[in-house]
Amino acid sequence: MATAPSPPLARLLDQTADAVAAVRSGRSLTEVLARCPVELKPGTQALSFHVLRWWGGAQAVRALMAPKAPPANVDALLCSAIALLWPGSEPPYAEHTLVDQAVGAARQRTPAAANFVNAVLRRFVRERDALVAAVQPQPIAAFNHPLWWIERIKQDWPQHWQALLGAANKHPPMVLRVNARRGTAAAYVQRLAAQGRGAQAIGEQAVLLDKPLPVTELPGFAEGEVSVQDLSAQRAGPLLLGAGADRLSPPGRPKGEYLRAQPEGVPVTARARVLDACAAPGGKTAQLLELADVDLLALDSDPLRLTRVQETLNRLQLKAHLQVADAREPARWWDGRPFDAILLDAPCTASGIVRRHPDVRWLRRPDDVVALSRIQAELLDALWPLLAPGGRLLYATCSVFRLEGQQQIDAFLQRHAADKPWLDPASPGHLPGLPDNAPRPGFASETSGDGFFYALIHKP
Ligand SMILES: C[S@@+](CC[C@H](N)C(=O)[O-])C[C@H]1O[C@@H](n2cnc3c(N)ncnc32)[C@H](O)[C@@H]1O
Repeated sequence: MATAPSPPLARLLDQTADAVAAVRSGRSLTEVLARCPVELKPGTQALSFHVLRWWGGAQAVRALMAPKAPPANVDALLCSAIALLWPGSEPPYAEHTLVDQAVGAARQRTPAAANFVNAVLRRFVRERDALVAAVQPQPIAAFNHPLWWIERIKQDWPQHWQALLGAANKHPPMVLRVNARRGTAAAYVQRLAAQGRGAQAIGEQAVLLDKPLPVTELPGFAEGEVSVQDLSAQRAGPLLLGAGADRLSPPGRPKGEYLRAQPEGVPVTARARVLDACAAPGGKTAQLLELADVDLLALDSDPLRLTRVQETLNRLQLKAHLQVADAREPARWWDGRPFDAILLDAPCTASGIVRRHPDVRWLRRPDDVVALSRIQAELLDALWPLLAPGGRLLYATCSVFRLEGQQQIDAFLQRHAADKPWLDPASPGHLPGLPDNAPRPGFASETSGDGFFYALIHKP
């Protein structure tokens, strides 16, 4: 079969510059890419991801070389090209090709700017090391995150802030979750090996691929045998259900640690009533249903996102009750029967998954952290009374900010002290996305799970 010719690089650069400019004006990259012409989408996505990871440095260098900023559409193109030429960033194209094509794209956009773009880019290539060194004292250039974000990470992680910011700029690994009803990670690794693909089993259900690949090429994906889900996200199901909590525990860890990883109390039994309060797009809903025959209600306030939960369940041949609702208003949706277990995978800044969504750091504003932490507290307060005595609530966020993690839970435990809620010692707490959080000692830090926070709270 003949393969389609690749689109010209100048067109991809043009799309990338527009995509990055849209992110800077407050639109998410996912939304922007959804409107990208289909033949340009994969290339634009790859280049935009790269550019957003090096955007802080690129802007600082452009400001150094050309203190008077060119018109916004030229600036977006110029800074995108600088980011793609950044040293040590594994440039996706040879530098002369990039410069020529960026100048071609500039000529199409604003003919008068082509000479300027040409001069700036050629000087950057010539004096690259000196120019890059000159902007390193600026934190935004050195760490490629907004200053407020750097300050917050520094305050929350005084020992590890640099490693955390560095890890956020790395490429994430692709991790699969094998459907526990249909197979094991070890067996799936063998199937991949038969196709010549390298992968490693992590525990019973997780598979770490040596190289990412499109889901359409994963054996059994369409048939529901496997899903894509990060290692940290895969901890939700075993933690909440309390059974098989060892499935994802790394082998080779000391026995005591292994046992402590088991949540306390009675495991959630078949037909238990479980609420997944913020369910879409359904990764954790599906995992819960793969692990146990529970009676699950999946809520989400976003009707469009909830349709994705149904699509996922259809593919995996699983069943749940789905309802569009604001989980903070149980009077509108709750039938009055208490839940045995509640998963609250709350809306958050997504500061733990920046390596998968490099636009997030540039989209968020400092006020968002406070606003989202308020919503998380409202959700916790609204859902706690719905939990049966002896029940358990798992609070999760894909954030590394303490305000959305440990501080949120400390405040919750104080507010509800009269009910004597207790934090399970098996609660992982913050999983900061560092080498410690890699699947096994000795694994490269790039294989670590996303930044997450989990607290498992019991109701006496
Ligand atoms: C972090 S995502 C959940 C991810 C999901 N648990 C998974 O594993 O695929 C948070 C979800 O909460 C939903 N949400 C936000 N505020 C909500 C609310 N007040 N009530 C219910 N859902 C809400 C969002 O629409 C979003 O889909």
